[in-house]
Amino acid sequence: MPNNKLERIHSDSASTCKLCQMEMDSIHERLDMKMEEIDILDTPRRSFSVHFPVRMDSGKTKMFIGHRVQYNDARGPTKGGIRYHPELTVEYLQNLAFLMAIKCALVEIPFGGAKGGIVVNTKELSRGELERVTRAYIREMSDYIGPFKDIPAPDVYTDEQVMVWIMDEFERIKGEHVPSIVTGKPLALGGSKVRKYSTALGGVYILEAALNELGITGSDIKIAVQGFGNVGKNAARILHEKGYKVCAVSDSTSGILNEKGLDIPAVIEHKSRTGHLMDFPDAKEITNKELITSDCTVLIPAALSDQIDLENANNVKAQIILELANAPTSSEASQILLGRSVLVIPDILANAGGVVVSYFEWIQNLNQDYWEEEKILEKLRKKMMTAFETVYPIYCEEKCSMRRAALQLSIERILEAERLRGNL
Ligand SMILES: NC(=O)C1=CN([C@@H]2O[C@H](COP(=O)(O)OP(=O)(O)OC[C@H]3O[C@@H](n4cnc5c(N)ncnc54)[C@H](O)[C@@H]3O)[C@@H](O)[C@H]2O)C=CC1
Ligand SMILES: O=C(O)CCC(=O)C(=O)O
Repeated sequence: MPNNKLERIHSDSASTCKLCQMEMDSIHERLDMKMEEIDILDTPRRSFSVHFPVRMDSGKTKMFIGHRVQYNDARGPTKGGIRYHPELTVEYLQNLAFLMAIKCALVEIPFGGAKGGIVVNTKELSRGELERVTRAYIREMSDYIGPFKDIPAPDVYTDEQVMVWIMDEFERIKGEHVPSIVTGKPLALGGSKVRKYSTALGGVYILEAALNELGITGSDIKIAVQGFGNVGKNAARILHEKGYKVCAVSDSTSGILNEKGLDIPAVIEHKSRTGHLMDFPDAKEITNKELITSDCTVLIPAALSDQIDLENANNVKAQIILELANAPTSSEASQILLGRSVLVIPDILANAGGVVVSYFEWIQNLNQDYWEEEKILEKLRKKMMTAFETVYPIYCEEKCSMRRAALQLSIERILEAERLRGNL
């Protein structure tokens, strides 16, 4: 193992978020972190993969691979989404699980970080196959998850129905009702009001605070949203309802643009009727790449990682990037954007509204006491604004990226928990 701090950080054995490597390097120096502190943050506590057979509709059996990474649990049980994607790897999930630990610390909820999923293209599965794959994965995982161990939630290509299958399979195995095993459930089965749109709404609270700080006002604010799933669609809807001009949106196949602003309810209706954004009347078709560099005030990546990179960072026209996706901006692109004074509101702050309301759902399940929408909205706003108001002054005073300011704050909190436990 290399003995120099930076060498160690850049070596293959270091797993701490390669997604924000440059910020991490500067935090190690800024906090004058000891090697043992770097090591504890660099190391996922548990990372595992399971292989399991599933009977397909054809009658043939197919093997699937599922993963789960429980990155750090110093502050509480690990928490994080389940993603179904054909290119999922343990290494990548380690990065996302690290971000979950950081995110939970940032908004001060008593969880560590996890992330998991199955290597699968859901578009190639029937509904029955999707259910059998999910249930088989949970059978393999049931000893390692639990309301006080590790609590899954939705992520890319998983939804409320998948969460119900996770809960139901876990309850069958345990022989009792355990709604707090998973969050993001439908209301009828212990879900929380607001959770469906909480990631988007939390991001909108933060965006409005940032617009206010930067003195950007008026009806000319143009917004582009990449991704039209749970997060992107709700962000576009909420912003449209608030009177902002949402000029461009996209999904995995294509995008649409109207510089005067899209009629978002009509776009939502079109997408749910046709299954795509293409052929929406009164809009020009654009690619996902064109959306990133389109003429807008606020760019909202709400799909996958690494959409803003070395190639396009110099051509981004937005003044603010609100990262509702996890890790949509590469580390190198973040530096370019910082140099160009584009405000990047990092994922760990911008999209934390999802896990905040997941935390509220978990509390409601444990207490069997369900809250009204107003109470949840108020508590969500408070959590998001407290985080923004703590991060923003550090960002201004230290003239660093907002990501570095947020990471620094969370790392101090995680290390304090490790210290109190006697691990440091
Ligand atoms: N669901 C949640 O509560 C949270 C989600 N996130 C993050 O938000 C992002 C989106 O998640 P969800 O909306 O839940 O997923 P989703 O599965 O509901 O939607 C994903 C969307 O991305 C689009 N997409 C897929 N590949 C794409 C590509 N190559 N280019 C452009 N668009 C593409 C899909 O067409 C779909 O519209 C992910 O990065 C996720 O990790 C973060 C925090 C919480
Ligand atoms: O709601 C949760 O528990 C986790 C959501 C998630 O996976 C994320 O914030 O990236």
